[in-house]
Amino acid sequence: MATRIRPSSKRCAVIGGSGFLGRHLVERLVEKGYSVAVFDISQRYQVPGVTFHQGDLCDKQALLKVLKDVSLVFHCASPSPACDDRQLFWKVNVEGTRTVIQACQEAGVQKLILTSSASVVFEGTDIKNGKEDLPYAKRPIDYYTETKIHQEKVVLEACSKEKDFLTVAIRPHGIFGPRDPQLVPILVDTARKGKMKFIIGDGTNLVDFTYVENVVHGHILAAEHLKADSPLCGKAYHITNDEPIRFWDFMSQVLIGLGYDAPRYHLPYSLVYGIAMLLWMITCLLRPLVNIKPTFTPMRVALAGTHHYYSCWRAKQDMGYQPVVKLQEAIARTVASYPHLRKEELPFLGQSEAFCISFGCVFSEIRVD
Ligand SMILES: NC(=O)C1=CN([C@@H]2O[C@H](COP(=O)(O)OP(=O)(O)OC[C@H]3O[C@@H](n4cnc5c(N)ncnc54)[C@H](OP(=O)(O)O)[C@@H]3O)[C@@H](O)[C@H]2O)C=CC1
Ligand SMILES: CC(C)=CCC[C@@H](C)[C@H]1CC[C@H]2C3=C(CC[C@]12C)[C@@]1(C)CCC(=O)C[C@@H]1CC3
Repeated sequence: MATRIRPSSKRCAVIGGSGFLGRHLVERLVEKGYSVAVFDISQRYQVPGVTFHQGDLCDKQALLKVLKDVSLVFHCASPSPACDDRQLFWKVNVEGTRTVIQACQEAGVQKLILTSSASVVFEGTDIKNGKEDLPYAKRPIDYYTETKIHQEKVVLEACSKEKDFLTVAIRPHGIFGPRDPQLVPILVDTARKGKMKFIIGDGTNLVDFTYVENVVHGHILAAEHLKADSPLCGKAYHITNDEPIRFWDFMSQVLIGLGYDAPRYHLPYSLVYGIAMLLWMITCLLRPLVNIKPTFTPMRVALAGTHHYYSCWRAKQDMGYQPVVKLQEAIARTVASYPHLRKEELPFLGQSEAFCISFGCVFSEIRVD
């Protein structure tokens, strides 16, 4: 019988390696001496020493070609939460993840590290210092979260020492950093539309925002500590910055850093949540006719108006995790990385000219077209 030669433990594949987190992970793996193959539906960059394979993770044959001489796989691909397409989330996050597991097992991959999400336990109500043993959300707040729950279960259940196939799930929360296509761009877009004037609720709700390099560090530690005799097998781990911050302080620091005003006026949480629910139902009803993407979804309002921060004690204990970049440094680096999103300054004007321009802007806002 021919014995399969085990590929080097430093040969890995990153599914979703063209995305925001995936690309940071690839760059760090290369720095650490790993040889990396990227598998993604899109190719957005090139890095010397990294091979790119464009394909859909629902296609097992395409995956098998890439995974055949790899011992370690990171799976951080997902459709964007903003697409709100239930069928696509099921196809990619649940069915596609089953295909990834089958392909890994057939190809003889030994370790699979899934990027899950701390939101798998979030139901839209406060979570303070949540541990990994909180139950999965019974009523997940959106389709994306619903499928992230199923995805995590499928991956953790596949962990088998007998089959020499070990799995672990990393649950990050509120990832931010350079090149993030979501958090800062959505924030700036909302500010530019003049909609960032309001604080939802009393503004004291604490939230985890996690710098992307810390999330990458958590993934690599998990890969390096995942062994048949380690406690990591088949378990989920929160990876955060371990510095919960008021949601609205974080938003304000990023906005002010980029030259925009911080929100000032308070709106009751239940009122905004109710309006977001109503808008969401209307968009669902109208979907066959027109595809509207509201800024204020119930999930976003819940994220903006409740406490949701998590303990990463388990990751500290089992894999020696500690954040490598502190929150204030992370915010400063992130702000500096978006020069193109800075508010454009008015050229130097006399007081009366500046007043006329400001007045004109206010007036144009109340114009009826
Ligand atoms: N960003 C955050 O705050 C958080 C993210 N996560 C999780 O982290 C992971 C990475 O997120 P992030 O980097 O922000 O997301 P991105 O959208 O930036 O990256 C995901 C990548 O996966 C690709 N992809 C989508 N569908 C497929 C498919 N069928 N086959 C192959 N590749 C595919 C995407 O391509 P394309 O862009 O063309 O669709 C994209 O390149 C996700 O699993 C997400 O659920 C968890 C918690 C928080
Ligand atoms: C902590 C965590 C899980 C963050 C996830 C990132 C996004 C969900 C947020 C990034 C920008 C946020 C944002 C809002 C909601 C949550 C985000 C999309 C609002 C739409 C909330 C309501 C407002 O007043 C405007 C906000 C713009 C920015």
